Amino acid sequence: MGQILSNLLQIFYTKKLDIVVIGLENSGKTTLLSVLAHGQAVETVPTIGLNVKVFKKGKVNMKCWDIGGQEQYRSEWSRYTKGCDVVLYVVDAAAPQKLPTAKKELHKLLDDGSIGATPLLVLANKIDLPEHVGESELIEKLQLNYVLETPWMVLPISALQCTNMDQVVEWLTAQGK
Ligand SMILES: Nc1nc2c(ncn2[C@@H]2O[C@H](COP(=O)(O)OP(=O)(O)OP(=O)(O)O)[C@@H](O)[C@H]2O)c(=O)[nH]1
Ligand SMILES: [Mg+2]
Repeated sequence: MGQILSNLLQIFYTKKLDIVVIGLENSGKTTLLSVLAHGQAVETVPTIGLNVKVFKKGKVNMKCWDIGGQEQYRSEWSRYTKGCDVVLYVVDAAAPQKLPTAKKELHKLLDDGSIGATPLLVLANKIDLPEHVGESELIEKLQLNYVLETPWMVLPISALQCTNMDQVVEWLTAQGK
């Protein structure tokens, strides 16, 4: 009886979160999810199409769609952002030459309503590399200050070095419902 009650309580108190992870190729999406799910980075290959990863943090079951960032997959991003609970937009903060494209692709989704009021966490990845852009420069380069409908936040991270992963998890678990 105790076990049944405990199982019921578990079901009752477990929340779930559908997470879509997008961003240009090589920005570190698959690495990030490997760290979140398994606690360590693994060697990756460019994602073909998409991968789904499921893991639990605290009381929240997280289902993550890790979508390829190469050009041929970007038109698929909006199909997934439309139905999810949160969007993670991963940017290679150590590749400033890619920021105009990262901005263009993000604003396409913001402008056509594919993200809408869904919470958006912009992850400035690869801050372990010496030449990375800072948070305020990234906000300016991605023109986030003009984004009003979508609640957004920027978090500098290094997926490879597991830097600020606890803050990513904290933000995600706070969004669980
Ligand atoms: N220095 C550094 N390298 C990183 C970091 N995160 C990922 N990388 C490296 O960046 C490369 C690309 O990482 P992936 O996770 O495969 O990138 P992705 O965004 O999934 O790429 P696509 O699947 O092609 O869209 C790999 O060599 C990773 O080891 C980081 O925080 N710092
Ligand atoms: Mg990938």
